[in-house]
Amino acid sequence: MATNTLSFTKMQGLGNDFVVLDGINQQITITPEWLRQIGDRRFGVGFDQLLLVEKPDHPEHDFKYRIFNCDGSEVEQCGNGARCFARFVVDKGLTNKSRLLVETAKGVIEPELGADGLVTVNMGAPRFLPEEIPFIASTNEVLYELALSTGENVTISTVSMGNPHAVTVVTDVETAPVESFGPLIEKHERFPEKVNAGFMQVVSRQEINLRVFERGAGETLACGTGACAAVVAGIRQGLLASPVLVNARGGQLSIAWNGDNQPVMMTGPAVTVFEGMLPAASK
Ligand SMILES: N[C@H](CCC[C@H](N)C(=O)O)C(=O)O
Repeated sequence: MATNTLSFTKMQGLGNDFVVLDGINQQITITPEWLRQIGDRRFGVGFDQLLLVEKPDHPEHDFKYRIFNCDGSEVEQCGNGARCFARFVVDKGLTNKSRLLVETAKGVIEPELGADGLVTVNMGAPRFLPEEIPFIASTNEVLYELALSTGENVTISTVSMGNPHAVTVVTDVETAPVESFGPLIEKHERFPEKVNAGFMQVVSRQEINLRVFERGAGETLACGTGACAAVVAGIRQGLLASPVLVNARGGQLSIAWNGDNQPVMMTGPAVTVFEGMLPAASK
């Protein structure tokens, strides 16, 4: 194999799709331009995020997990990707464990492969302080009013799952202003690192419909950390009770959270679609 090509695996979790690369047995150079080229739906392979497997920094952990959006940005966390990451390292024989300790840019997550083919991930505890999101606010609230450049206001809850989320409650996700308000919230000046914008419809105390306009990727068919953030926001507002079934456009996730500093547990599928080769970034 020419050294200027890389083997990759295409995977998806509820239609949120990924290019997964073994960065332990391959020497991989990542640049924003290369990410955008490979991530392009027409000129490249196409992905919402690229997931990179690396050796951990600390020997008590199993892997390091790096995540890149298709716009070329590196980010702290990806929930659907975490399930696919776990499936990948097991299927590739990079581990003989089924429960893993995986380092991310913001803490250690614990995916576990179930006998039923689903993957459950301890996503860690949510964070709410404005400086932890980060979100510019003078006080720490459950709800904030966000003034959009169009003159409209949206009421949001802010949650960090390692990556930032702004969740707004809507009456019907199908008619929610995802395309119009999504980009305005994503790039709002009160979010210095931008934000993932979630639109949540409460079906019952234990079921929601959810659409997410993702930071650096636009609307995806599902967002794992977005589902975690929406359920946490709904429980904090007294609208939901754990566990919650989350209906994304691409399928269903189960999210559990017992409040306070407890971890958020996410369960859902992880599917391998195909294997391939792609051009390595020029040094
Ligand atoms: N767009 C997100 C990263 C991917 C999250 C999503 N795909 C998930 O499953 O959590 C961000 O910039 O924070």
